Amino acid sequence: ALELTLTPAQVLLRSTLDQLQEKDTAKIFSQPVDLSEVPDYLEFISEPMDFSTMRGKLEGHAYCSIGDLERDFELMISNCLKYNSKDTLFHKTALQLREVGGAILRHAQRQYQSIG
Ligand SMILES: CC(=O)c1c[nH]c2ccccc12
Repeated sequence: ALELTLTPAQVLLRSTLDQLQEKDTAKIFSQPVDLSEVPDYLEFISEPMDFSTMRGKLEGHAYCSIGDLERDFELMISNCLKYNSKDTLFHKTALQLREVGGAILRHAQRQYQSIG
């Protein structure tokens, strides 16, 4: 049967993802990097990651903790820092999102522990 109930943990995971994505105001992380636009991307990046992929994993119950979500968030950021050189807006945006996202994830972790 279709599962309509969300556990408090799933609600918190989804809310954390929403908060992280909200900070990506330029929406550079919304979708996977378009490999037809960037044909050499996979020469540098072995595991692409983006918010739409993370949302699919979350809805598919692939994340069982804030740490699981944090690992894919960090992967997405580090891919961007690796592919885009320091003097690009993408690189600078990724550094900022890593800072802001870190605070969101620390707060979510505390909440996650409190819901048991
Ligand atoms: C997040 C990221 O690295 C990118 C997001 N959109 C892009 C377009 C060309 C190259 C890289 C990107």
